Amino acid sequence: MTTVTLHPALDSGLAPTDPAFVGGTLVCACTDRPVRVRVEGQVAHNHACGCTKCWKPDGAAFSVVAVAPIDKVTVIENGDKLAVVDESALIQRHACTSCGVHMHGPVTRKHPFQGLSFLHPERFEEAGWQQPGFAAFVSSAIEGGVAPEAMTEVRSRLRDLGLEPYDCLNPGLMDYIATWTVQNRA
Ligand SMILES: N[C@@H](CCC(=O)N[C@@H](CS)C(=O)NCC(=O)O)C(=O)O
Ligand SMILES: [Zn+2]
Ligand SMILES: [Zn+2]
Repeated sequence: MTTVTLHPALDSGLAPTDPAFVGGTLVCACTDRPVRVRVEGQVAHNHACGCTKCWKPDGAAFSVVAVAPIDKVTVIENGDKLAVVDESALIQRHACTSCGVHMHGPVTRKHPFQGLSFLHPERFEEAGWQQPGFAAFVSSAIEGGVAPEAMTEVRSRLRDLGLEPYDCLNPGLMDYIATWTVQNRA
């Protein structure tokens, strides 16, 4: 049986969070004119995501994705290379048209996540970003190509890393979304 590659930032253990991390620069994979995005402050809600929409490195079954307030995220170099992957999606994922890395994904629509931008902290040049705390949309990894028979092992490895697997989001975020929904009923 072949072992599923979860993600390079997961497979060999999680790098520690640096409490002194004050932000950094996300860089795409291009050697020529890389896109650079400045993020002020630490990211939040970092997690592994098994969905098919989030950008993953080649061969990885999961993405690593976190959020920061939109106003803390600025494209500082080569933003002309960015294009939105799917204009109809909630998360406006801005991908580098040369290398494919998603560089930021603001949510501007009325939604519990409005005002947040989705980022892939592994693209930070600096170490110390918040380590992932859970795994989301785990069953969706099957849609991304993971064999259904491998899922027991995948969930067990995620748990071994301290990343409780959920098939949507974790209880804290699901409660937050439901609370927002009650408060925003017409
Ligand atoms: N099963 C679907 C799930 C997609 C999904 O709902 N992704 C979540 C986690 S990133 C989401 O919030 N998507 C919003 C969006 O793509 O804008 C897939 O894998 O494509
Ligand atoms: Zn690029
Ligand atoms: Zn996702």
